[in-house]
Amino acid sequence: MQFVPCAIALGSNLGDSQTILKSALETLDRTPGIKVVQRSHLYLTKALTLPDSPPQPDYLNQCALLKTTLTPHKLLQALLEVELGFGRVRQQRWSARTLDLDLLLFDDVILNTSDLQIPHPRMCDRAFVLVPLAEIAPDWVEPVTGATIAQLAQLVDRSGVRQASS
Ligand SMILES: Nc1ncnc2c1ncn2[C@@H]1O[C@H](COP(=O)(O)OP(=O)(O)OP(=O)(O)O)[C@@H](O)[C@H]1O
Ligand SMILES: Nc1nc2c(c(=O)[nH]1)N=C(CO)CN2
Repeated sequence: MQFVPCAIALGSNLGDSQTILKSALETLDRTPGIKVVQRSHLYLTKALTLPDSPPQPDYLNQCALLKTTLTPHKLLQALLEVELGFGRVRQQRWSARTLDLDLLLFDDVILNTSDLQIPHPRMCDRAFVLVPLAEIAPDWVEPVTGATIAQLAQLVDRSGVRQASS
């Protein structure tokens, strides 16, 4: 089976986030059918929360390019297993977490199933995704909008996103 390029976002705002993100990528790289090809710098970002929810610690965010022989659903399953392995507890939506792994792009696939949407439906609004992703995949065309990641990254407010010393 052929390797297909894909992009993921990593986020953490509980625990030793820097170690968690590094270890999560190492775990993914050891997973059969997944290879980590490139990783962005780490970014400290203001937490996006639901209205009226208590304040949360800043996130550490990163994006990575993978190549995989897995199907999109099998890859999602692998990402969810790695999240669980790093102590992710599912509470209310957008609550603080040790590790969040989102599947952003899978080649030029557009997929809308009940448990998996590709491209990730909220990626184009999120500076904490687009800024790190533009660093490693500026020319990748987001297939729903037809815009490149570099173009999309120009459209978002990046005031809450700053590169972390790594
Ligand atoms: N592209 C995708 N990447 C990751 N999960 C997805 C995707 N599309 C759909 N999902 C579904 O979303 C579910 C909930 O994901 P999760 O709890 O990580 O959401 P969240 O990180 O709190 O919020 P958001 O999706 O806005 O980032 C997953 O179990 C998965 O089935
Ligand atoms: N800054 C930041 N805020 C968030 C993030 C994230 O990764 N970074 N993830 C969320 C749910 O996926 C909700 N809010």
